[in-house]
Amino acid sequence: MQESLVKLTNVTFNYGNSPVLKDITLTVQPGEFWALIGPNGSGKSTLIKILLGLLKPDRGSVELFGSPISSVSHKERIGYVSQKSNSFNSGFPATVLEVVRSGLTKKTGLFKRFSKEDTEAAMNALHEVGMEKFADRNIGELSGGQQQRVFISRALAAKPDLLIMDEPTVGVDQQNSASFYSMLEKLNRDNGIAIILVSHEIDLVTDLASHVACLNRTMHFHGGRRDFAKLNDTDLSRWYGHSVRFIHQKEGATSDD
Ligand SMILES: Nc1ncnc2c1ncn2[C@@H]1O[C@H](COP(=O)(O)OP(=O)(O)OP(=O)(O)O)[C@@H](O)[C@H]1O
Repeated sequence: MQESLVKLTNVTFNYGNSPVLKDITLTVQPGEFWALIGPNGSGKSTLIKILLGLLKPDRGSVELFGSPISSVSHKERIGYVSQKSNSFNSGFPATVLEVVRSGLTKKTGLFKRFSKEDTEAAMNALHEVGMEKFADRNIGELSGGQQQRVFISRALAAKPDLLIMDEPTVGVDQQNSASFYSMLEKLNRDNGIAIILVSHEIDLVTDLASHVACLNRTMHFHGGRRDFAKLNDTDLSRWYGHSVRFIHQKEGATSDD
């Protein structure tokens, strides 16, 4: 049987006495593209931190690559890009290539010199996101959207099986965020990399993803995009706690609140 990349079973988490996540169950298989959506404060980032091993659930189990998270040593199999990556000022003293190569330190160790192969892997990763011509530019001279592509390629350089992104397009304009998402779709389709993407751009991401998880402290829906598209706005608005307007572009259906 195929090894699941992620398997959460009845995960419950509280910050002190404040309950945040209750009975979350979710399985991510190789090659799947999950959109993780939910209103502000619904627990999306907390769930990602649990997946990355930064927080430990109070109850339930977390498995990565078929093993309990505590025993997983191949952390390079997960690439992570946070929403705050794109915040370098223009004087930051590192080139794009150096930033991407630094993504290989999980494999090479912090103080090992980079080899020719490392540079090649970094250039290939830049090529994947259409940024190779910026390799020698200073990272701080790039726009927010371009910097975010560089951070994706930094995560890709180590050839992860799973890419986790927490609102990667915050601060990126609408046009650039649409082309950013197309790039993710291509990476998923052509390279087979599984993706978990947290985003508030619900219409865009639920149309791109193969699967959708709708979180608001509990998991209200998780399943394939087509089943998600069949949900009505009343259900979704109830889960969100306020009215929501969903436009399913690929299905060609629109709905208003
Ligand atoms: N370190 C913390 N200590 C205590 N409470 C926290 C902490 N981090 C988050 N919370 C609370 O946990 C809840 C879930 O927060 P979380 O950041 O996971 O939500 P989110 O869905 O990612 O929100 P957003 O969409 O606004 O980024 C919120 O009520 C938040 O205030």
